[in-house]
Amino acid sequence: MAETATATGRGTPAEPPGRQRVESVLPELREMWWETGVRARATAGLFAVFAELPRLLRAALAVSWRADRARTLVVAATTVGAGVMAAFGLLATQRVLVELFAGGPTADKVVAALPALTALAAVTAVRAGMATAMGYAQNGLSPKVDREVERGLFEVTTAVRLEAFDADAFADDMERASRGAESTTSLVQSSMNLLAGLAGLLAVAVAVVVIHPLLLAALLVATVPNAWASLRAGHLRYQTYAAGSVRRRRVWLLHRLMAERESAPELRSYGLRRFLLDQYDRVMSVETDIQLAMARRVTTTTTVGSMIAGLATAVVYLLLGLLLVDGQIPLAAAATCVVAVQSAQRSLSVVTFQIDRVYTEGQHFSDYTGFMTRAVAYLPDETTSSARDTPDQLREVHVDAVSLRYPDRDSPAVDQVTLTIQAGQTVAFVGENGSGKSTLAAMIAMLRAPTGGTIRWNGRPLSEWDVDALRGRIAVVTQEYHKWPFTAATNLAIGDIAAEPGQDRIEAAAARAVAHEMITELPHGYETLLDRTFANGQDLSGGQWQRITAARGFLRDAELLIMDEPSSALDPRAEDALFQAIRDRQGRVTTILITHRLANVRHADRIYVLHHGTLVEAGTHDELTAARGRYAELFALQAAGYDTTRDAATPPLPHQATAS
Ligand SMILES: Nc1ncnc2c1ncn2[C@@H]1O[C@H](COP(=O)(O)OP(=O)(O)OP(=O)(O)O)[C@@H](O)[C@H]1O
Repeated sequence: MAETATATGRGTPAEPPGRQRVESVLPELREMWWETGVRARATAGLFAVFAELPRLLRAALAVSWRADRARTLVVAATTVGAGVMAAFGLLATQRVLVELFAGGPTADKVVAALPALTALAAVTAVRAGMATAMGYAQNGLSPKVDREVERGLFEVTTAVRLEAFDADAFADDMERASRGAESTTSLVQSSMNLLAGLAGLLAVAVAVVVIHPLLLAALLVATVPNAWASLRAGHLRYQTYAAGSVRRRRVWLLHRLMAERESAPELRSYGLRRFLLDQYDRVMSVETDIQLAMARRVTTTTTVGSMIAGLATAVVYLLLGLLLVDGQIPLAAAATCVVAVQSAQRSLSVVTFQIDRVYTEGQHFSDYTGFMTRAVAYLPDETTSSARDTPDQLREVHVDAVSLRYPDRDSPAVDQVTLTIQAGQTVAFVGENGSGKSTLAAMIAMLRAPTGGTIRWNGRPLSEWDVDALRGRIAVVTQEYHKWPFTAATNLAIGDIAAEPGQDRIEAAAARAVAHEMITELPHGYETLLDRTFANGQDLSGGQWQRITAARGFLRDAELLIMDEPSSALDPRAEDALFQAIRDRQGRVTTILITHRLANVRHADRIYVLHHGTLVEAGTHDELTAARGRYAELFALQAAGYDTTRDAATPPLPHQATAS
């Protein structure tokens, strides 16, 4: 195990000297969730594996049963049937041999053996038919199991509250669960193959005991050491794989750095090629030594395993010889035992291989089931929708002493903020980076739940309204918009997906966000796919994407539109047009605007200034400028950037002057 410990990179003193050098440049990466099963099998002893098998088999059968009862029954019936047929086959073989080894003319012996031969042929045919039925049922089962498990996962991942994604452990958990969902089909198939292998072994054992109880000893000698050797070799193979884990993760990282689009420009402009190739050589030289050491161990074990298997077979033949000479068993029984041993060894190799697979895939499946259990804590209150009142048209949003503290953060992102927004107003949240503007807007948009205080829609807490209906009245353009891999038209249409907006509405919304012309200039206009992973897919510039996102927000024509930094990447003309479109809404519908371009908030009905999560100023542009506080300072700073007469020695700005 020394190699394994070293390979996982935990920095044991026995590490090769090159390793520390490698780590000093390429830090240790997190353990990858897709290797959970392999790592578990590399560390688990045989006892631990066997102890867990019954639970995993039960879980696999339960999933299979939920996915498709009929097919599960077919697989179960054919598994048992194939086992029974295997036992009958051996008994028929023995009958044939008894007849053939009897005294008398050969023709008579063949005639006497005919019924048993016919039975053997029938049994073989039925067995083959059962194997076909089993394969058919299993193949049909896999997509159903996949769907059952994956659908369940997506139901949860799309429903959990947004704060779930803030918990580092949750994101990790979810990645593991995805791998677990993929593993479920393999787990189910391996479990069924394992049960079929065990049924085959049991059948041989039963047949052998029926023929002669003493032959069971021969069978055990032939199989038990073999099974041990194969499981041990399997264990070592997993250890070898786990030993390569650090290398694989580092090579994966280096692959991303050297062969992907995002890093390509900087790699070239900073001349990082030699540096990264050198990293690759270092990783490979250190890890290859570890791999070679493991390969030596595996070869030794498999050689010892083969020797044990050969020795066991020799012991079986010796035992059979002794029993024959001693007159304990007839010749036909001894010959059948040879056939039985071969059959048992075939089943055994299936069983040992499948045990490892069930165990490793089962670990991933446990990640999936664990996630599904833990995720329940993040699901919204079930009484959300239909049981609650449908909200009426917005008259007022009241934020009452609202706070939010992110997990693992000492201070709240929003701290006791109170404000009121009247319908038709355009209000602006301004403040420095990290002052809590987006967090406050996310709470009003019901993307996050406050950890203190209450937000009211028309006088009643948000929690008392039907959440889906309320969300339908709000449109949010977030700062961290997503580039949906759809056409330009669909990228806009998802702003009001329930209404399936027509082309006219889509184009009108695009025009308001200065996106229409830009879209029509794309190779396929509104039908252009905005993702380069598609054939003929296109990528857009940051500003072009921002126009699309703003258009998406306009499309819904919601009573409350929240625009979080909608213009950070826009050129001056587009920015001016966008804010003109926002001003056109003023008095008619309500807008919350978050922007650092303070010239654009001058027309807002009310400006709220946040600082370290608290509301420090509120008023119109003129009121706040006259107050010469934080807003006035920020505004003056920005305005000074456009003042060509100002040089470095400009006198202090209003807020600094007040403070001094
Ligand atoms: N998901 C999160 N998990 C933990 N902390 C967060 C998270 N999102 C934001 N924060 C923290 O909360 C505080 C407020 O962030 P927020 O994004 O609301 O600020 P902002 O005023 O919108 O900033 P900016 O102007 O940079 O967009 C910051 O200190 C930020 O680091």
